[in-house]
Amino acid sequence: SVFFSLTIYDKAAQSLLNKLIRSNLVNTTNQVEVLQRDPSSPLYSVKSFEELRLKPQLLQGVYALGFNRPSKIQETALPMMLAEPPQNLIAQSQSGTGKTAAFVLAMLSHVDPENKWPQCLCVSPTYELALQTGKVIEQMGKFYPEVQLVYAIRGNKLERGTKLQEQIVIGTPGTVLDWCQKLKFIDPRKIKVFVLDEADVMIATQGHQDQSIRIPRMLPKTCQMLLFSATFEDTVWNFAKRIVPDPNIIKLKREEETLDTIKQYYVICNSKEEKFQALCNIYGAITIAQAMIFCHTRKTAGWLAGEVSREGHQVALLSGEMQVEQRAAVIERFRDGKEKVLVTTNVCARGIDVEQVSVVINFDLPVDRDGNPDNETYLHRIGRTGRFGKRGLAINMVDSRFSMNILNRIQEHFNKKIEKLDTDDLDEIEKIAN
Ligand SMILES: Nc1ncnc2c1ncn2[C@@H]1O[C@H](COP(=O)(O)OP(=O)(O)OP(=O)(O)O)[C@@H](O)[C@H]1O
Repeated sequence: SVFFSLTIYDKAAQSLLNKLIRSNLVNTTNQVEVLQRDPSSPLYSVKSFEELRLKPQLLQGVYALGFNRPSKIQETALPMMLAEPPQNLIAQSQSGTGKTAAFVLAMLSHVDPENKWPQCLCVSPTYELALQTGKVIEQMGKFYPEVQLVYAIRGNKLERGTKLQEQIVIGTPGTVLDWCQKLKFIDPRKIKVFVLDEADVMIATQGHQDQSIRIPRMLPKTCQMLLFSATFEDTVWNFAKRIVPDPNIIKLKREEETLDTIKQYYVICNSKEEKFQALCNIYGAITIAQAMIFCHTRKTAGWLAGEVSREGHQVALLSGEMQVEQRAAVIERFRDGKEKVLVTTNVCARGIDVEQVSVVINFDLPVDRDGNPDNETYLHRIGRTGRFGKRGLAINMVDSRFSMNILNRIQEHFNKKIEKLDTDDLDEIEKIAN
């Protein structure tokens, strides 16, 4: 249905965007939670890639990528995945914590380059995400050219009767299923490692979910099953258990965001023009390194970006009709400081992290579809994790009784006072910067 395809598009696009704009590993101080299938077996964790006894060609690939040491999740996930006999794993951690790199290394370690047939199968929810993972395989396997990769994605048409020689197959569930079952390009009984990536995105469409469950049924009992997800609701968990028998489980909690280090203000205005004027007054009074401004609609965002630009500020606009790559390019430029103001809509920026922003302006307050305060979005927009606990400033524009009511409810929800700010009083604005 339209609803589901929108959901998957949204989630998959978000995930791809985060991958494209990420220049660093997301670090977290949270401990990994490990649930072992056999609690009596010792739990290994490694602090260096050498300890893993990787093939020299792979270690070279790892270092060429600039990885010095395993990430938090890799410390425990890699020894489990590389153990003999191989163990099954369900792993959950937020995007950017090193899951892809981990399972790519596991796949590359388990293939026998002498054998010219598919041995590892990896499924991703979309064409673009499959290509992205493929790139990581190619980079990490750069010094291991005997191992070859093929994409099982729509558009990649092979002749009937083809028997694939590549050791690794990466693709989307529908095509992978066809290649195993109908077209028989792959002999599923010879697969040693099966990876299901982005399980939470995958289950957003029923079709994908069904296909993803049918693939593992064709694989041998001895095949290593690995499943990854950025989030872990019950639906993901139930799906994961149907795919991965006797799993080890690794979870890495996301760091909690708080409003503790944020100064919050609101400004009363009567129209969008007045809100824009208030914004100009704030810019006139304090130095703002970089700001993100959130609007409710694309139309307002477009209008505001035009006005801000006329004031002589370099402004970036992130809008819903843009292609994912275009959006990534905008965020990348902003992240690199090429623009100082980013105007965006709520929907567009959901789930995207730009850490260095010190000022957030809610040109419109976040509300959900029913017109209730969207507290979660509010927190995510302006909140900070303990570790990035730099002080921040949030300014909310109120332009009606309705939005005043939303503001009051947000205030009550977090039990944190939002102070009133008079933007006609320069001295008062200057004070908030200190
Ligand atoms: N051990 C490491 N040391 C340094 N950088 C790493 C390490 N592992 C991964 N990275 C880099 O960190 C970024 C995130 O890693 P990766 O894509 O594997 O995370 P992920 O959890 O799979 O996130 P996503 O779900 O968004 O893909 C990538 O740019 C990757 O190259």
